[in-house]
Amino acid sequence: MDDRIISANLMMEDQAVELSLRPRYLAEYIGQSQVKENLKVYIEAAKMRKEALDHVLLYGPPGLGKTTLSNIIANELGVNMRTTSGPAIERPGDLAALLTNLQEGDVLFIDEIHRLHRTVEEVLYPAMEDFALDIMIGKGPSARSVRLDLPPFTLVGATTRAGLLSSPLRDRFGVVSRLEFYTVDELAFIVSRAADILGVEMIGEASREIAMRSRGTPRIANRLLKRVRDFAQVRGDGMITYELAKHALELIAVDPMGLDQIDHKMLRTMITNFRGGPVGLDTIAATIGEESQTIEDVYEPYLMQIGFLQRTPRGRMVTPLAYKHLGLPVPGEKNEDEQTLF
Ligand SMILES: Nc1ncnc2c1ncn2[C@@H]1O[C@H](COP(=O)(O)OP(=O)(O)OP(=O)(O)O)[C@@H](O)[C@H]1O
Repeated sequence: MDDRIISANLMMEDQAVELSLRPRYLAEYIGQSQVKENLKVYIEAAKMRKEALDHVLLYGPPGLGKTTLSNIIANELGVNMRTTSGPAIERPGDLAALLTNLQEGDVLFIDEIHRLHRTVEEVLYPAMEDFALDIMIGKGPSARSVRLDLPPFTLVGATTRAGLLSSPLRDRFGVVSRLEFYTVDELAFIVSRAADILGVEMIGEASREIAMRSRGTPRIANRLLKRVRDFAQVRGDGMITYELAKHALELIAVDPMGLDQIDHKMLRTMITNFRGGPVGLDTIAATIGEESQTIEDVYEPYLMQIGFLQRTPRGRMVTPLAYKHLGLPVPGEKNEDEQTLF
């Protein structure tokens, strides 16, 4: 089970708090300015024309706010949102049931849309394009297809793997937006806002200290805040100061760049066993005992974003920046002492 404190995946303990921390309107949604600006225009235009908003595909690493944004889209449009996920829709009939229950203009949110079954996906094509369902009645030579009209709706699809979407499905989304990792400033803002909502007093640079270690991901920022709050209540007077935050985060073993022991293990294994790479993803996964897909979807994007890992056609490579962060000598680079000798 994925129980790392820095995991961007949703955990049971996050759920109740996430609901209260979730921004409800675009104005409260921090960061992702380009995506936000565009959506604002499209939503406004759809409302002016009294039409359903075009289908939206949101992609990017987990925990960046895809579900939140989908909720916001529904709120801004003033419609209801139904939520499901790719693997949860097992048969075409399941999707048909969902679609026929929608009201005009509603948002249907499908998380992990890249995991839709092929047969289900085929039902989705006419639904997205013509707001229609083609239902087969009977079997064999007497089988015939009946077309059922659906109310116009907006499909919001979310995925961590846009590349795995079939092109007929991808082409049916009018709006395709990529969510980016958040900056430290944006995360510090998110942490302060969350602290306000949770009624926790936080002073000085504490929010920044948490933000720095949150891997560009609001879900992790909120989780770290909750853990630091525990320390503040048990070891202090409830107030989160910079010193308390720093101390708590050190005890939680998340380093100043947001790396935990498994990131360290992965980078160090690549350095000691494979001279820093290139090394194949499956080999890394087997050596550290994680699934290749988890490494590829969840952990690697951040390590690449901060320039610690590079993807090459022959495999992954550890960069000089990562060597320096781990306090190891960079291969082929003279260290400071050597340089002063000559
Ligand atoms: N832009 C934002 N501003 C403020 N808080 C945010 C923002 N984005 C996300 N959050 C917070 O982070 C939490 C996680 O976001 P969300 O569940 O939408 O992520 P996600 O990208 O859908 O992840 P997943 O794909 O794993 O479901 C939310 O509960 C919310 O509190």
